[in-house]
Amino acid sequence: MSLRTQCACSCMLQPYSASSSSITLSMRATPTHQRRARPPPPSCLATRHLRRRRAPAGINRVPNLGSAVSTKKAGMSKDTFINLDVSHHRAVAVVRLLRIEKGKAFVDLLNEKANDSGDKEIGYVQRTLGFSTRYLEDRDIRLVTVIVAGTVRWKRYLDYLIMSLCSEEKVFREMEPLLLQILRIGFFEILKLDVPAYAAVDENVRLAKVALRPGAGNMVNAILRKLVLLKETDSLPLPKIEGDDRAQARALSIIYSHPVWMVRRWIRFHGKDEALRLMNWNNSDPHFSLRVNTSKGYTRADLVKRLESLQVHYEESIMDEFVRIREGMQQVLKAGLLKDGICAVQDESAGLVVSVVDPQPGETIVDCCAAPGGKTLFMASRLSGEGKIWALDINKGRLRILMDAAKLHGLDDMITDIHADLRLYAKETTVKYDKVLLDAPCSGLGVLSKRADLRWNRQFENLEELMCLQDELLDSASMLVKPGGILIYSTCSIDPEENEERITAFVQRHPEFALQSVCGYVPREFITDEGFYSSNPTKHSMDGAFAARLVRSTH
Ligand SMILES: C[S@@+](CC[C@H](N)C(=O)[O-])C[C@H]1O[C@@H](n2cnc3c(N)ncnc32)[C@H](O)[C@@H]1O
Repeated sequence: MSLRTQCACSCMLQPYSASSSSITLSMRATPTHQRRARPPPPSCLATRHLRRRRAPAGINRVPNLGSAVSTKKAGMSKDTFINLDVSHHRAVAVVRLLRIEKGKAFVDLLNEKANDSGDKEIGYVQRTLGFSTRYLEDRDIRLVTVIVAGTVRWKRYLDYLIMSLCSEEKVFREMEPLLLQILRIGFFEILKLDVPAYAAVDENVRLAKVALRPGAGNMVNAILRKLVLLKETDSLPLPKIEGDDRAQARALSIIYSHPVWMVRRWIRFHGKDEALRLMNWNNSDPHFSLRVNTSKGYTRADLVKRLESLQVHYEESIMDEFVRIREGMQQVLKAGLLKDGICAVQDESAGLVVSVVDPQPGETIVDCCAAPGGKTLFMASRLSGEGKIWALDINKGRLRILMDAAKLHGLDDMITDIHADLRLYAKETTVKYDKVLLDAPCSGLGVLSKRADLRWNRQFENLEELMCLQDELLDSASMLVKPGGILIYSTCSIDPEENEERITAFVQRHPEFALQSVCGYVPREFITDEGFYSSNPTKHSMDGAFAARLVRSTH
């Protein structure tokens, strides 16, 4: 958006501040006849009824619309009130954060405007907060993504500081959810985004006033100002790393904003230095990788050409079909590169699992936990039109996504879906396959940089349950391997108990299977001493993943 521009509601906007797309309307700036020239979009008009709407759970009261702009002045219909006095990206971000906290949304780091959920989000903001926002600009969408992902990642650290700055702990414990989210956003902007203090304070105070009440704005003002002062004098309160292991892990869990059990586990398995590196990696902004769809005849050079024409910076990858991008996903989405099946978003760590499978033309392969299908499609494209893949998954909706993607990539002829629980399917079928891939459900501890909310959704108990399931699924998958065939077990975890230990236990239960080194299938730096494939975020700058190749005896 240009610095001085016209919003969809025909009102002249003041310039953006460097750090914020917050807008304050200057009604004086545009003569009435000009403002009348363009009708408001439906989203604005649709707010007419909102003032009488009841606030949903989590929002304490109907918002104060005192600062709303009467659109009568702007040439709109009489009763329409549009609040254009808060920054849109913060309004959308705060609602998304509330929804994430209630488990009703995910932190989607890939921008969603392309599939219309950007518009849905705005509708939700309007219904929830009771004020209208215009359609989000690309820049706003990027800010929503940055703020939501960052605020979720740094939640523990931010809450520690917010609690320290409240007059008493009780004030923090009993804080209404919306107010807490606004404070988290303000703290994140000031501490991690380096948004100028005056802008972050002003904008979040305004948001609290509009979305809650003037008193809430005063409280946000007082706490954020305290924070600014502490930051300027370099005296932010932080826990000391001292005491026994547990106490140290607790302090680190606040400073690096991770659950205590994860910190303790990583220190135990990887040592303190590596644990700190891992947490730093998880807190950094992720890059994304794109895999070109060779099955439609595209090459990496074609993809690179398209990225160059979109002015999206890329880095080449160790894998022939991949490129990496740090920014520019919106341009990629808008240009239709995904929608047209030219490429797919896939991390190279997942691509290397396919290299471990090493699909060969003519083979029959069953992908036992296939959905949403990233590996299925890549395997199918490597079959060069000869061979067949069966994509099995317990989740029907995710299987549908897989088959839609297969159609988009021109691979549906080569893929057959099976909607089943692998444990039942393996007992019932007599069919055996050349290769069986079990990409098992796992903790996802290798992908925490891309899934900002995942660290808070995982408990230690989940790990124990997952390991039981992984053993059961391994036993079932092994029944589908033909004599002399190959079983590949993979996860997107870096946890030895979900990886190496599952394979050690499996080989003890199944002497008919022998471990085969992945040597020759993936580059040397990804091969462990035992012959497993392992990608490590801090070492390889990609997601963490694991795979083992097991060969079944011929009799
Ligand atoms: C890690 S995801 C698979 C990701 C997929 N391989 C890809 O690359 O896009 C694990 C999948 O296992 C499926 N799953 C979990 N339990 C299952 C079971 N008992 N039988 C079949 N599929 C199962 C889940 O529905 C989920 O889609």
